[in-house]
Amino acid sequence: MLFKVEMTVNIPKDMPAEEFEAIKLKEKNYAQKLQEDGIWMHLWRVVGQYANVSIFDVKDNTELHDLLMGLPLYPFMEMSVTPLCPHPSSIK
Ligand SMILES: O=C(O)CC1=CCC(=O)O1
Repeated sequence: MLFKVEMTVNIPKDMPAEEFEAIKLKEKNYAQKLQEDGIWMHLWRVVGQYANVSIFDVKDNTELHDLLMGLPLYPFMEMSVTPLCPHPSSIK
């Protein structure tokens, strides 16, 4: 099942820089493993925002839910999830 997920990151202004760098590194490792596994299919930066648009290919809603809840930056994110299905005019 394909989902579009929009994530906006809101880091508290008082978070120490070292803590922020450590969470970002964990997030990167987590995201890159899922990309290598073919689950996190697209990861795009939204220009001018600390936000991304991503496409996930998962077995079901529960897999996506668990995966999103596991994001190290999850406590600092606003998230919007949209299920996708094939467009009838798509040639792919
Ligand atoms: O920077 C972001 O948009 C949040 C994020 C998702 C995966 C990652 O590595 O950073």
